[in-house]
Amino acid sequence: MSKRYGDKAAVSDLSVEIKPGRVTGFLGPNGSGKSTTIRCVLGLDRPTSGEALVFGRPYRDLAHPLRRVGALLDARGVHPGRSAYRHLLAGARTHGLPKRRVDEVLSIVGLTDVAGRRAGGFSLGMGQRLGIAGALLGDPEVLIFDEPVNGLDPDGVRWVRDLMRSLAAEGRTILISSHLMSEMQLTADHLVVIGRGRLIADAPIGELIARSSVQAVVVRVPDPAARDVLHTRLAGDRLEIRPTGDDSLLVRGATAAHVGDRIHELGVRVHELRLMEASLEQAYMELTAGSVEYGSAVPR
Ligand SMILES: Nc1ncnc2c1ncn2[C@@H]1O[C@H](COP(=O)(O)OP(=O)(O)OP(=O)(O)O)[C@@H](O)[C@H]1O
Repeated sequence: MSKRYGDKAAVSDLSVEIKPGRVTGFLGPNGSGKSTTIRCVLGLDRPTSGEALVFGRPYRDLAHPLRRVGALLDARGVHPGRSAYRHLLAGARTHGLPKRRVDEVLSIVGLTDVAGRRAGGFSLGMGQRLGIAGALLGDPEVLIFDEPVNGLDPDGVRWVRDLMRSLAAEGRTILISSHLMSEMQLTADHLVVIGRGRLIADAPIGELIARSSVQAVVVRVPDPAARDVLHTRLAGDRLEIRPTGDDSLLVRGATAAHVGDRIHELGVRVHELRLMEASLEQAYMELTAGSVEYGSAVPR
């Protein structure tokens, strides 16, 4: 799909399939088109060209949308004077869901004790939990969460992570957008990364991290002469090697197995051989380096 607002292209030729049974992270810099895409999927906006389908059809054509697709977009979209219970009950009634489902979702998100309190008096984290309860109300197969951990304390963040993972394990389709890379690394199985409205990556999280140039094999060789021998041998394999200043070599573009085999071949004494994994944050920064629209002007 593509979506334009006037002459601004918010999303351009984005083609992606979000699969069930896993948590897909939806990432991209500010203004890259994540919310626009999600709004089009939920029928809150229309693509300028192409289509956004759920279960093979536009959201608007679903017979019982809340029972098929649950979404958390903006946790502040709750009437402040209404209690959490009333808010959820209204949603349940509109969609023909039993009252007991309200109690169930309140219990899932841990708001049972405060269900009678005005939602307007809720903390950011409680509001977020209420938003998640609303998304779960219809027990849907597809769940879309925009920044679900926003405002949650570490306990809450962990709870969301466990919830997302267990929902995916039940075979549901989970799409989460977030700017918290460390959390995404722990929660998502698969990532879709966009920049300036275009697809940058659609791959398992491990693959994206492995592609990062930050990833390297570290090998510590105490004897300088042996280190030179190994350096020369690995350089012959067309690998990028950087001595680190202590006793180590940093080898890019090779697996630990490859470096280990060379060590064995040369009979070099080694004190350490390990894979230095890139973080998702490092991999993400590299991926999106050319697509940051609202970057800081101050060089870092
Ligand atoms: N209703 C609108 N009218 C005009 N332009 C819009 C509208 N909605 C979004 N845009 C523009 O489309 C682009 C994509 O915005 P969008 O909100 O989808 O990005 P996002 O990836 O969700 O950003 P963020 O991470 O900041 O939430 C932005 O340049 C934005 O200014």
